[in-house]
Amino acid sequence: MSNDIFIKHIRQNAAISILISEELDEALHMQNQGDFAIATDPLDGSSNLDVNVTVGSIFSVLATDPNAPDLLQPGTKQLAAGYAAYGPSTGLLLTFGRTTAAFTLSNDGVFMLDRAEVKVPPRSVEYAINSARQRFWDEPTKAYVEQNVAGEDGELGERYNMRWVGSMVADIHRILMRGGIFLYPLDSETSAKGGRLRLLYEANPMSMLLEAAGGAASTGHGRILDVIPTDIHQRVPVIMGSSEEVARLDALYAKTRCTG
Ligand SMILES: O=P(O)(O)OC[C@H]1O[C@](O)(COP(=O)(O)O)[C@@H](O)[C@@H]1O
Ligand SMILES: [Mg+2]
Repeated sequence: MSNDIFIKHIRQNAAISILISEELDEALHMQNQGDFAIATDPLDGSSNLDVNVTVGSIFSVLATDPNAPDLLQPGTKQLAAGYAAYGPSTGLLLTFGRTTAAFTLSNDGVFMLDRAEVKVPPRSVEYAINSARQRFWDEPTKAYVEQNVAGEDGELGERYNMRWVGSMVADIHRILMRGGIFLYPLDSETSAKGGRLRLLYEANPMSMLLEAAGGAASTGHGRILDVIPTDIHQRVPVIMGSSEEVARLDALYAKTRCTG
């Protein structure tokens, strides 16, 4: 249904000629000859719907030639990105690249600006990962989580907390509001597919929002936004959030590469 709503509204927008959706195998070419393409996960976190947990719609805006569409563009080429989070209130987070702004839907159906420039704190003691997957993790992920779990007794000398909603929009929203790190790294079970989360309509828009808010987003081997897609539904490893936390895990990946 959320996919149908996207299609209905995009059909009415003459500026958009192509829709890529998690719910459609192929890119949908509209009648319109507009210069823009939208990539969307129309309802992220859908397994949480039955239990009344925050879900959302993620979107990315790309420039395209309607007659010779190039949809396999790196995230650095996104013109805009954002998500709507359907929680206790409906939030809209939006970036055109320089800053990330936060809006809340009012009772009158208007998105009101809450924060013109969202800032993600560079440091945080909150991390988000599905820890039931621990047996599949690679060495850098294991080492990073071990450091966190050791807390004040370990080398970080500080207590960490774990939070995992299981709805990317909700987890990233928390990180945009108060910092933290969100992890869906490549593990032994997801590596054949390239990861769990999708590049064009999950990782790229969230990376653009976070970077514009002062955060960082990495695959462990480079910036997510630099990944050149080979498929519209491509998956990618995801490490994103507070810049110093992302840098600490990136350093563990670099160390693993050096020691082979
Ligand atoms: O099932 P897991 O391992 O907890 O994964 C949860 C992740 O998968 C997702 O639900 C994937 O998105 P979809 O709901 O669009 O399939 C993310 O929202 C979430 O972060
Ligand atoms: Mg999703």
